[in-house]
Amino acid sequence: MTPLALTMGEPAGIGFEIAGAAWSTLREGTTPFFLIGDISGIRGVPVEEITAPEQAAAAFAEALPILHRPLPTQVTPGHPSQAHAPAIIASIEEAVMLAKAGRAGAVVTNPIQKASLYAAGFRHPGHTEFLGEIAGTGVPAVMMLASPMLRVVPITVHEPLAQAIARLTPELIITHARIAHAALIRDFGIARPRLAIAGLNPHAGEAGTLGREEIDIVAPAVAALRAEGIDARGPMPPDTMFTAKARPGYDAAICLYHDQALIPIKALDMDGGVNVTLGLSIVRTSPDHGTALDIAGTGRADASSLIAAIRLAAEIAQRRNA
Ligand SMILES: NC(=O)C1=CN([C@@H]2O[C@H](COP(=O)(O)OP(=O)(O)OC[C@H]3O[C@@H](n4cnc5c(N)ncnc54)[C@H](O)[C@@H]3O)[C@@H](O)[C@H]2O)C=CC1
Ligand SMILES: NCC(=O)COP(=O)(O)O
Repeated sequence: MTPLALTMGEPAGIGFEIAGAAWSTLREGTTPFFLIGDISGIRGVPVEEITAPEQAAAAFAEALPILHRPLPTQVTPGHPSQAHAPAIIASIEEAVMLAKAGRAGAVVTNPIQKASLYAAGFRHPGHTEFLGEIAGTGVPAVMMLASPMLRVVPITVHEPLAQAIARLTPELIITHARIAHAALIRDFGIARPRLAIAGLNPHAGEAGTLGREEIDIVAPAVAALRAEGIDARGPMPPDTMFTAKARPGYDAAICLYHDQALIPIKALDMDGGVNVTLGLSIVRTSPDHGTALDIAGTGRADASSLIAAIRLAAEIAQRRNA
């Protein structure tokens, strides 16, 4: 299959380590990938410098193929440098450009240190919004975290919680639910997706006595989605919708804010969780974790989530091609 492009991410984080470990695990499989980044960052596994993605498949069984994009200064594990910001961003842009041209089957991103990129002038909250700008399809780029145990879609993401709650509207929920619904059909092969829409307040508002967002915002969104034929249910009480008994009742939980979505999936399956961006013209996945600066360079990084991200990217790309 067309090789996948893996971005460098924050070079002072665990990205290089987990890229090498992922190659060791996946080298005998059918999903070749290549890294876009500084070749000197990879230690402990064989590397092969390639000059074009088309060379990756042949190299992959013996070495991690790398499109070498040198960094301007040395990397100190655990200590991001603003001097690296342009190369980190360029690695994402190049991966997207290759995917759009059909030369990469999908983009898998290594984690970025967001505060470090903001300080260097990056004006997007994260990959999701940046990719929405450079690979969008006219709908918002929507974050989904997916694992075999749970799929969650936060409809507000990287913003202060008070602001996120103030921004909630039926339209925001409807837009995200529609995009999630379409992606569950197209990318996950679920013929008739079932969506569970979370409430905001304790006990989903207890009939309005503990907050009115369920009555004024969530219930009208659920009704509108049902009227257009989408199997949506809710508002679901957030404290019970993620239990083992409740989860088999839906294919994705539409959550109202970042932590409502990410706490359950990371608690249930940090290793198997994958961040997928919905609503793009390309396939993009990422591990569910961040840069883990506290353990960078120690050899303690676990590559499971990156491996799951690579596998899921390949699966979605194959499903789209089919
Ligand atoms: N897709 C992306 O680019 C993402 C980027 N981030 C960014 O990462 C930075 C750090 O975020 P944190 O909240 O500290 O989360 P984090 O996921 O980087 O780390 C949280 C804890 O989990 C551990 N951990 C994370 N991944 C691990 C792995 N693969 N193996 C072993 N231990 C692991 C870390 O050592 C740390 O103790 C922030 O700048 C954040 O914005 C966070 C999530 C996703
Ligand atoms: N907390 C999830 C996260 O930070 C992922 O963000 P993105 O960079 O994939 O948009």
